[in-house]
Amino acid sequence: MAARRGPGRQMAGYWEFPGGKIEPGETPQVALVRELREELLTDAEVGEFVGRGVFDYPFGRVILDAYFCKLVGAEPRLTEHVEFRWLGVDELDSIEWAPADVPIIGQIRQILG
Ligand SMILES: Nc1nc2c([nH]c(=O)n2[C@H]2C[C@H](O)[C@@H](COP(=O)(O)OP(=O)(O)OP(=O)(O)O)O2)c(=O)[nH]1
Repeated sequence: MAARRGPGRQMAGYWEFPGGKIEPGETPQVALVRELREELLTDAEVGEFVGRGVFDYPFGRVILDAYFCKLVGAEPRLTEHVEFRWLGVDELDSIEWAPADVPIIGQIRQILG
């Protein structure tokens, strides 16, 4: 699932994986479930680690850890993003991913392709 960042924020218009920053005391998995509740209004089961992307943006370094997830419960509804798409492996290049995501797209292609 790819989600497009809305206007007027860092990385506006780029596509990314739903998620967000880990808060103090959280594991990555707990943070991800919380962020998906906030951003998609649905619950998720976090699975295997996919990979890490690191990118130095003008505003700082992003270290992006990606996990496979299964969305459970309600259909996703966007609260922050402007659009989402489910993409097959052969469609991963059809959108403009945030730079930190590019290595992770390669990992997904290797694992699922
Ligand atoms: N969630 C997510 N963030 C990504 C991806 N790729 C990428 O470069 N980022 C960047 C965008 C943000 O600068 C940062 C994640 O921050 P965030 O989603 O918790 O918060 P945000 O910047 O939207 O908003 P704020 O809380 O900083 O105001 O990482 C991605 O695939 N998913």
